[in-house]
Amino acid sequence: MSGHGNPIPMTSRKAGPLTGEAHVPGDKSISHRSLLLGAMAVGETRITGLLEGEDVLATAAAMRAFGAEVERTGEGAWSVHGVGVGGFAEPEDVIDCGNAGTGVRLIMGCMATSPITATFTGDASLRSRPMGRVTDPIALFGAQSHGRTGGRLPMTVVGAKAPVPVRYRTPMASAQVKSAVLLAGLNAPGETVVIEAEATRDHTERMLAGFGAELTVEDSDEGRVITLVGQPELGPQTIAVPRDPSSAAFPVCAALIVPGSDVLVPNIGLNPTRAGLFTTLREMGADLTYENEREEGGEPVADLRARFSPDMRGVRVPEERAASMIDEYPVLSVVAAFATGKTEMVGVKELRVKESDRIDAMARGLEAGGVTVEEGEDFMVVHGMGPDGVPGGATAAARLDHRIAMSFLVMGLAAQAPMSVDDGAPIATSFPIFEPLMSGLGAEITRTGA
Ligand SMILES: O=C(O)C1=C[C@@H](OP(=O)(O)O)[C@@H](O)[C@H](O)C1
Ligand SMILES: C=C(OP(=O)(O)O)C(=O)O
Repeated sequence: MSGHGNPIPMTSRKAGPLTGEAHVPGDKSISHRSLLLGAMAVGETRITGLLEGEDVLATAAAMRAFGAEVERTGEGAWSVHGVGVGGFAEPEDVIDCGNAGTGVRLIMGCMATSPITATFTGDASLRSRPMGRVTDPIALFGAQSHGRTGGRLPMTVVGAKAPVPVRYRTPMASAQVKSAVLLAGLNAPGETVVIEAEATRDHTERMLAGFGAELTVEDSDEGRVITLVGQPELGPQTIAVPRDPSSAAFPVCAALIVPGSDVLVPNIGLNPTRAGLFTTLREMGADLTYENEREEGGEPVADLRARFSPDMRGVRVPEERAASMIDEYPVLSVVAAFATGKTEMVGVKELRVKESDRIDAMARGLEAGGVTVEEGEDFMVVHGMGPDGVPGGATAAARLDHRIAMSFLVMGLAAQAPMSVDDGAPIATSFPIFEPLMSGLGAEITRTGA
């Protein structure tokens, strides 16, 4: 798992145009949830297109530890025999979620209302991230938790013996927190209500309804009000995981900044709670089109076509769009460097508690590559240098963060001098085929050093 092995230094450099088709892997958020809900259903859930990245594999292993039968039946094809809501067994050993915030936080929610105890840990990145945002609401159900100072992993969660339902307003825009509360609510008798001021990705709501839970969503003055009736029997499902828009972002953004490029990224899920990056790129003047728009499994899907876009202009990204592109700000900040004028990213303090402090990681790496960046607790401004004005020629620290590593490798494909990252190993958490996929388009990305 990343962070446990040797670092993999990597370098990218300018070569010819990027062309061809980029088949990105399955959606990470939906992959985690497919395994979790499959494990809490009664009977066999079959999943195709599962992302076989380290984050999701850690969740699969965790579901086995809680008593579900989880089996790989082919490439991206998985079968889960669930134990039913409230049927989790107590794991015999520590649950290692690797690098995955989504994994650990959602699993804590799933077990919080069962009378079992589990201890969680992860890699150095995950051990530095705040868990109080989940342990606070699960305490309202009756769960207890004991972690390190600051609510850090390793942490032991003692599930509630007699859970009570909860009404909870999420204090930050976070689909992980919302989902943890809803998943805990599954095994509490009565109605659990979650209120979020701003809409965040809604895969948990869609999937809970798909598995047969009684769930309603209403827009009110307070925001989105989600009401779940506890203790349902979840019926097993057949799930085709759509391809990940957050992974598609990398070949798309690379094509926009590398001269002469024309890349098709087929079958991308364009759920509006995830598609903010593509809206922003189009506002900047990117030649990015949606082809063959359709619906699949209740989600909007399209083929994305991205072509070299030498006339992109900086924009101010509206704060209310942040949740729908939260994982895409690192690669947007790279594209912004190749645009003309300033790109302002505001209302983005959540970026400071991801796999790394992503504002700091991007600002330092961009500056090392010759780009001017302004930053504050809650914002980042990138001063664009035009399509051929970015110097590059630096090594950026990836900080155990896959999105930081991939963003700087995209930057090196169009900068005047190559860009390196000290460690590309974390890329395998979400996008294990990143290198062959990008090479297949014509990108020059190499492993460097010993
Ligand atoms: O629910 C999810 O699947 C995710 C929610 C987001 O995190 P937050 O809930 O912390 O914003 C996102 O950054 C993460 O990659 C996946
Ligand atoms: C923030 C991310 O993931 P997680 O929180 O699951 O570690 C991400 O994939 O960008």
